[in-house]
Amino acid sequence: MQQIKKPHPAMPDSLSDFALGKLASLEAKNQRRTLVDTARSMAMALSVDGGAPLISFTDNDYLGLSTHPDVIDAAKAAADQFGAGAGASRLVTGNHPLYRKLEQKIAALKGTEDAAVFGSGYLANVGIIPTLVGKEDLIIADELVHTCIHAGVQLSRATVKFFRHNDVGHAAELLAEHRAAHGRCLMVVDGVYSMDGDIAPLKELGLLAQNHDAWLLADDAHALGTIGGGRGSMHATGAEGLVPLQMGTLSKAVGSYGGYLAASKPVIDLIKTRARSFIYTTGLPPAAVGASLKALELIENDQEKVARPVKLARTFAAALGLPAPDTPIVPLVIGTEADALGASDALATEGFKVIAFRPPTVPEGTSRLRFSFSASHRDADVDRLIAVCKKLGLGD
Ligand SMILES: Cc1ncc(COP(=O)(O)O)c(C=O)c1O
Repeated sequence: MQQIKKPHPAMPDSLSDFALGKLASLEAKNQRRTLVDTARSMAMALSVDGGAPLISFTDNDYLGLSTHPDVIDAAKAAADQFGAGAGASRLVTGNHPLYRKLEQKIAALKGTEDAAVFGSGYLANVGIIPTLVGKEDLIIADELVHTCIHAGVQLSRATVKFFRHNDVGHAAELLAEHRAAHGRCLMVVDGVYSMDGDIAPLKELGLLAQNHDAWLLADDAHALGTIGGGRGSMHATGAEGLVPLQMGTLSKAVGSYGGYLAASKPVIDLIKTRARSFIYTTGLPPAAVGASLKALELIENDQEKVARPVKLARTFAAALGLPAPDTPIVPLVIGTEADALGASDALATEGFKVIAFRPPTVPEGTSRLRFSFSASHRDADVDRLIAVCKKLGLGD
């Protein structure tokens, strides 16, 4: 019989000591994060750690499609037909036939020649950016772009200059100063900023980019399915033809999982040939692709549903004296981490889940509640949220 080896004798554990020290310093700043079990069900109700159901005003399921029966059925049918997993990278044997249909649907919705579907939005950005620019090139980016854009920028090794949030004049100054010294140039923004809920001025930025032979990439993670009749930020801002790179995710309004780039055919062909996070990773499970396909069909065909999240966000903001939002996201900046956590806890006591976002997700001193609205919220849910916020002294 084989002898079972004893575990190694205890060693000085500098690794765990490092982790403990780091966690303690984050804890002291109220910046430690913890995972809780969250069981989501229909109509934005969720249970945290098995507790009483809360109404969620915090997730990105803007249309409630993650629990839509037709979307769930489509996921089941895809799994039945093609299996639970893709089995390999798309360039090996993981490219099940639903991918092609999904890419065609995304390209049609976005008004582009073609599209590439990635494993996630994060993977899309870390793949697209280094494929298009390198060491000799320039990236001009909004200072508030999502963290996965920062990761893509770093991987590209291009020179990067950040402009003040949504400040087209500052972007122009940076281009005037730096563009000539570099080969290719990428301008990168979020179509909708997830922590502030505002929209990038894509028309102005697109024209500026064109004048400097720069390529504009808009991350539409929070824009697909929510603005521009569901087609995203380029259509919402009248910037058709000015955004050659429309990137986004299938995990928010689409209610499934995956990321995409919609662009011209040559660009998509290049991405599929060169983007490392497209090539060297397993394809999405067929269920996720099947669910996305069905969800996009629902988005195309139900404009009332698409318009509802912004409508509810506006009702809420007006009642609390907050600026009128153009997206389903309403930020309420509180200030310190502790105060934001306290406000989030107070809302939970009243039956609402609204996460407190803290640094480094948002800038220091701007910890906030981020309210996100979904087509699945009932009018009565929003009315009660308004009443509770007023009672707690939030807003106004
Ligand atoms: C603006 C933005 N871009 C990209 C992502 C990443 O997308 P995914 O969740 O599909 O990785 C997110 C959120 O997760 C996001 O908010």
